[in-house]
Amino acid sequence: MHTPDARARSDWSSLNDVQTVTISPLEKSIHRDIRIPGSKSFTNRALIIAAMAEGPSILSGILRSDDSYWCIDTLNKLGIETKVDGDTIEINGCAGDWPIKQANLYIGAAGTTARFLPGTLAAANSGEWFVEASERMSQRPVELLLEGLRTLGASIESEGYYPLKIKGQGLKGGPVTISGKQSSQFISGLLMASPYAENEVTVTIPDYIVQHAYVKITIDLMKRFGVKVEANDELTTMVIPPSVYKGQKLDLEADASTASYFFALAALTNSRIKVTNLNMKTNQPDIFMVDLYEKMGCTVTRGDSFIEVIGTDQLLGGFDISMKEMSDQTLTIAALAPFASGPITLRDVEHIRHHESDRISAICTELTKLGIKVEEFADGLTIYPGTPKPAVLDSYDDHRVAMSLALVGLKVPGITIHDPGCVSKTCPTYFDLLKDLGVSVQYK
Ligand SMILES: O=C(O)C1=C[C@@H](OP(=O)(O)O)[C@@H](O)[C@H](O)C1
Ligand SMILES: C=C(OP(=O)(O)O)C(=O)O
Repeated sequence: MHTPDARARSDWSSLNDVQTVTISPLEKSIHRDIRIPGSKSFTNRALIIAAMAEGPSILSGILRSDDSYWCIDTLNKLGIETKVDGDTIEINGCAGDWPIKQANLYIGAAGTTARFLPGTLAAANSGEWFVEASERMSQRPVELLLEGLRTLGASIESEGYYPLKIKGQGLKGGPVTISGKQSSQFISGLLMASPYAENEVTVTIPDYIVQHAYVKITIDLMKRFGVKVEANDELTTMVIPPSVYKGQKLDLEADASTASYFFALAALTNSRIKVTNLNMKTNQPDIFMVDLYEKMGCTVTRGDSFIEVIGTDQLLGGFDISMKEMSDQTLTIAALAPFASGPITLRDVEHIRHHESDRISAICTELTKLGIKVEEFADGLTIYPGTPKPAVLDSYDDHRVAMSLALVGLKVPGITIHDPGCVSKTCPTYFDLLKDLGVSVQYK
């Protein structure tokens, strides 16, 4: 079993001392309304932009998880004053001039902070920071982002991966071309720093952006903090003139990726789950998982202030789908797929081999342990219908592996998952939320 990276678990994590969790099949279907915790993507973007802004910001509805804990901790170590009260944070922005000019920083396992922070440090006129990340984040790609930032004038030393040594010597700006095929977060990271460059920045994408909706979220949030961004609809050219973020009062959205597991629960167990703090107006791409649940036979109601999914006796399979635009949910569908009426092929997600685990390999290994037939490709997998057998499964220190495999336990007895605490990266309360719905959750 994978050894968890204990350093990356924060004061906001849960279940650190728990070895395994066993989920038992539901005895009867669930009919419930639930509220989902705040969005990781909105939280870490808003935290960093608010810290760079001129004046105070108040953010409510933040996610309290390892990813946001280490982001706030890093901002504090840079001299940013924050006050957290429940899921609200007050942040005193530094207008791009980080008060503490020399520090060793640790950002944990968050791809968001890892890709959004370097440009904001490099854009400062002085300072020198050494930035470390979790073991896994130190294996995940960042080089294309660093090259892009260097083109804009950044001074960043690294051996292609974290740790990084970043010198604040300002950004010149100008044109920069960057591929979007590896991670949309590189583009978001370039954009977030760009208003603080001396000259206008023009970002050009020569290919395509995986999960381009996250770049849209970045642009929208930058605009809400008062800076200008001009972009074409395809997001292949983005122009950012010099400008300064202004502190804001914002209420952040709930996390559509987390919501998807609860809709999946409804789908799989013929239950009804109504999420009362999300609607289809969000730009979070994982919201479109409800379209997929509908395609699999569920009934979906898209309200003005809620989304409801009602499951079915028999999930429909027999399709092939690109998960490029909502690739975090590849594992969720893979966990439901054995229960579907035909094989399901998930493709176009080679980049998820570089997420918190090699997710394609991880899910193929664990489904095989369950006795499910799978075929693995470079960019995806096919899952065949079958009856999962009891098994002790590895979570690879990957929150989405644990959250997805837990769904199998709702239907099959004897599903035990190692290191449930890994859900703390984005949803420390995941198993509590399941328990509150009446699911039997047992820890050892
Ligand atoms: O910008 C963001 O908030 C995110 C972008 C995506 O990353 P990639 O584009 O690297 O796949 C997504 O997987 C991640 O969970 C959140
Ligand atoms: C890929 C993910 O996270 P990140 O890249 O933000 O670490 C995720 O949450 O599935």
